[in-house]
Amino acid sequence: MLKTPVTVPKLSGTASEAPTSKIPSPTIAKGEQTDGNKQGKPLIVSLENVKKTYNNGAVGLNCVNFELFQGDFKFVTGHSGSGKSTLLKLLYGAEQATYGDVIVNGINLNTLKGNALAMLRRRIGIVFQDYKLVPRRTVAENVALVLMAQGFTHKEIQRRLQPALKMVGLTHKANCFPEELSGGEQQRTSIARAIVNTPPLLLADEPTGNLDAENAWQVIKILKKLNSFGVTVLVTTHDEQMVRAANHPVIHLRDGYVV
Ligand SMILES: Nc1ncnc2c1ncn2[C@@H]1O[C@H](COP(=O)(O)OP(=O)(O)OP(=O)(O)O)[C@@H](O)[C@H]1O
Repeated sequence: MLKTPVTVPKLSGTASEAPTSKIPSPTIAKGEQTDGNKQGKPLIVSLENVKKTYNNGAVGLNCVNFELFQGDFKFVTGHSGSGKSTLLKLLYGAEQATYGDVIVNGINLNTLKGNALAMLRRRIGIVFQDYKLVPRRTVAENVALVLMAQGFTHKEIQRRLQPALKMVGLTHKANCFPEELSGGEQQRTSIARAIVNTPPLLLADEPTGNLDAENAWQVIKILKKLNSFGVTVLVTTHDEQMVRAANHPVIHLRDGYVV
């Protein structure tokens, strides 16, 4: 396989390190702090009477009301087809609600298009079950690409890259390609990519779905640590046992309804 030359900062190889707490705090841009009523915390996400019907008539969500306040960590559970991914897709604008309002950081996504949607997405970190790493880019490059696309300077990229990799315990794998990583390491790379621009909201769609119990728990511990720094976290999962162990509030979906 052709391996593109490294164009992002080379990190000195270090011993494997445990995930650490040194990462810049999430920043909430002015104007994003919307009125909240949960102990005065800003409301980050609000779904009001949301229905999503796909073009083929399939109902993804029905009559969903749901709120996330700054600093919340919530799980979304439910059987296959219950609407978990639909909920997340509505929040990052991959799908639009058929009815009702989806409000993220004070912005109604129903009215958002093009550039404005792209700008909002910069304030949301997204983690997928299948990692979605670029195969011919190293760990460091995969993480840095997000910052490059947003026009960060080389110096700023360097400043942000190292804490993000350290946070997920992958400093020593910075120059490895995805094919050289375990599934857990690939998922931790995708988390580093999601948080490197310190978004205040992190959405994770089945982030542990392809991982064994040990790696799954490592991912949850990283998400918990990010949450302890103030990142608002929403995670979909099938894994009821893990949800119990993680001990955070749960929204349960059945056939598109919150139950
Ligand atoms: N692009 C689409 N076009 C048509 N129907 C869709 C589409 N995406 C999802 N659906 C339907 O919407 C419903 C909810 O799907 P969704 O993917 O949100 O469920 P899920 O709980 O995430 O499932 P899983 O756990 O299997 O990923 C299902 O009936 C599904 O078939």
